[in-house]
Amino acid sequence: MTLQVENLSGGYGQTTVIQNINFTIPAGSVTALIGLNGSGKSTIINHLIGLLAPKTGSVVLNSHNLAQDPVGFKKQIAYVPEQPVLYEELNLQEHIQAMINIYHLNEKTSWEEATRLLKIFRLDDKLNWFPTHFSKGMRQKVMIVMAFITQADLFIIDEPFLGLDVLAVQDLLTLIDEKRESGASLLITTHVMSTLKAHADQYIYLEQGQIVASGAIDAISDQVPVMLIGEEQTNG
Ligand SMILES: Nc1ncnc2c1ncn2[C@@H]1O[C@H](COP(=O)(O)OP(=O)(O)OP(=O)(O)O)[C@@H](O)[C@H]1O
Repeated sequence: MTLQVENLSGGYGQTTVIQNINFTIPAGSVTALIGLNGSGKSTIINHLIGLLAPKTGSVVLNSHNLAQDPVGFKKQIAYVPEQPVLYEELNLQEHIQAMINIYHLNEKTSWEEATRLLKIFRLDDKLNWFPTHFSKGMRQKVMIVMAFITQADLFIIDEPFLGLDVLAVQDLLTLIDEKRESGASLLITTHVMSTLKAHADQYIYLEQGQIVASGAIDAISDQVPVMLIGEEQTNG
């Protein structure tokens, strides 16, 4: 259940954006990927989900190599993008059902879990709502619920805290803890370290597409700009 990223370099077309990226996310742990705008967080994620092909290096999860076995690799991951992607013609219930169908999840237990998560995010009475009626935060919560009902081994979550209110940030942190305790690996990007304090096992700090520091918060905080260490981030 370990994600291993070795010597990963890549980018867009001829342009190399990330270079010599090495890290491991053991099972049952949370890694926070931090860095300023344009430092390469999303580019790393785009390589991990197979949207971009690496120029060098490898990405391996549970012995499934992304380049050699993309289908086997992708079956094990759930991804929550920074910008929610919902189908405007499907209501909330149909979104959950689509997820169950696509991932071949157990119907009964998945709906029980979806109901529990929707209650936590106060969306359980909105099953017949369409995305057009959702606020930005609600859209994000729906994406999180859809990802978290899967039994993925690796959860990749891009900037999950932006747009969530204070209560929802706390709820999401609780759910992140649950996944971590169940043995999943989680990779979460954020601009501010403090939100994940007490929830992340390691931090990876990027500058211009390269890892400048990595490790526990105390070990790297003197190598990271103060504004990234920051205060609790809430953008309700
Ligand atoms: N589609 C693209 N084509 C070419 N270059 C890109 C593309 N997307 C991003 N880049 C470049 O790659 C670099 C890293 O961008 P990336 O989006 O990975 O940063 P980020 O750390 O996720 O930033 P942010 O915090 O703003 O989301 C930037 O220089 C950016 O201009």
